[in-house]
Amino acid sequence: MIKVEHLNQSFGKKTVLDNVTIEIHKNEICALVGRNGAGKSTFINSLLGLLPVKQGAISINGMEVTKKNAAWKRTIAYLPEKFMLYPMLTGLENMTFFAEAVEKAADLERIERALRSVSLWDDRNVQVKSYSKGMLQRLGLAITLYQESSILILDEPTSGIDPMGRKEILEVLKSLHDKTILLSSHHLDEIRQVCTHVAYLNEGKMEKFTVEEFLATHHLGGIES
Ligand SMILES: Nc1ncnc2c1ncn2[C@@H]1O[C@H](COP(=O)(O)OP(=O)(O)OP(=O)(O)O)[C@@H](O)[C@H]1O
Repeated sequence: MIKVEHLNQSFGKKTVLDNVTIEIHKNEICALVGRNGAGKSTFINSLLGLLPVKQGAISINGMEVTKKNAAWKRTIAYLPEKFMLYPMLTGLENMTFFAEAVEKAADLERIERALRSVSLWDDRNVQVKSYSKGMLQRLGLAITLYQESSILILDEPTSGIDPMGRKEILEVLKSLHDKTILLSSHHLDEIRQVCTHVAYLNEGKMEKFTVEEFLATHHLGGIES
């Protein structure tokens, strides 16, 4: 579970997050929505411990996000909007490389599980330079899933991907169980298809809705239908 209480973040005189309080629970897929510049990255960076929390508190699975205590880091995985893969390496080699960056030895069973979950097992021995954008994104997702963290933070996971590729990613997200997922999105159709909730950020304030509640209101800033 993600729990944020009275979080304030500002840059100079500009308040970006103003007394934000929200909880995101297990088995929820919560879309993080707001106009460009609303503070979505600031919120995500706060959750990941990349921006120090000076006012307010964040806890991840009951563990406070602080620099001193790093145990919470093992329970949260993050897929940035843009990430680097090695084009000359195969999908499997890329996965192994990233697995070995976090652990001494890559766990081949977990690699297989992650690649199968994104339907890339059959393409594991293909060089990544021949992957489509959708396949690249699914490989990024597999690298994120490898850690088997209970909390996933996904930054615009379908950005720049064609409708078919997007559908495949959404299918992967729908197939995940017992996770707490926060994904930033500008697409109303994908929010409708996979999300249970919406965290709407507007002028520093954050409100949480069920998707149905959100669709019934006029809070459509930062959204494409
Ligand atoms: N390091 C920083 N220094 C100063 N201002 C910043 C910094 N990071 C973000 N900001 C400002 O904070 C506000 C929120 O930025 P943020 O990147 O969190 O928004 P966002 O919702 O993620 O935007 P986008 O949808 O364009 O990615 C913006 O006005 C931005 O210019």
